[in-house]
Amino acid sequence: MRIVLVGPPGAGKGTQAHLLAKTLSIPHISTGDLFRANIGQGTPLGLEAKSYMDAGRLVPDEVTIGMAKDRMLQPDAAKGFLLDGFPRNLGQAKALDEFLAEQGIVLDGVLDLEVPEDEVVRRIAGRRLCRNDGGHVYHVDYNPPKVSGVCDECGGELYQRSDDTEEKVRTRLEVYHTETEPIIDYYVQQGLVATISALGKVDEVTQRAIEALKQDN
Ligand SMILES: Nc1ncnc2c1ncn2[C@@H]1O[C@H](COP(=O)(O)OP(=O)(O)O)[C@@H](O)[C@H]1O
Repeated sequence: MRIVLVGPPGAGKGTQAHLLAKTLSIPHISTGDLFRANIGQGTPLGLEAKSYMDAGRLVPDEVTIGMAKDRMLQPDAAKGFLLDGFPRNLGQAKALDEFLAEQGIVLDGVLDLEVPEDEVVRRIAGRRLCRNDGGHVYHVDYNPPKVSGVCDECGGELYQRSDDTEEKVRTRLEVYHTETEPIIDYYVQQGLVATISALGKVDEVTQRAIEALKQDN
């Protein structure tokens, strides 16, 4: 299966993508995680991405599209993948379509996670992430937010993403509305979109997502 996950920052894309990818046995490809890994390793790509990410802006397409394609060409993605955070504007969506056509493959569905804006700001400004799970970010602690302290799930160290402040969340939301939302219409025209509510417990949302993907196919 080849799926794209869209939704505003704070919709829970990363959490849901991780769970869905496990259920569907396909790799979870997150451009945000790939950028953060590059920043962590101090690569030139990471250095270039960092200033955009810290400002809550999109990393330029030239950098992002190449990185996403390289990842989709890895052997573990040959039978499918779940894209989280890519594509994020129309240029990327068109580049993805060209790439898929070149490879002779198609998207099976686009899952759109809906969440009200005030909930997004509340979730993100209060989110603390866990460093465990191989450097990936899976355990989120919203309430009460602790900057220090440990993850309730595994005891791992908690931290706050540098772009998770209220001011930067507002910029990211603006970027989402102007640049990313148009790709939903683009995919609606291809008959690919299933919209679900991202409110409620994590596993309730995952169940909704699985049902929506079943009906899509
Ligand atoms: N496809 C992309 N195109 C451009 N920039 C991206 C892309 N994916 C991630 N980024 C950069 O990484 C940041 C964090 O993205 P992500 O981890 O998906 O978090 P969120 O969905 O919570 O904003 C974005 O604000 C942006 O700067």
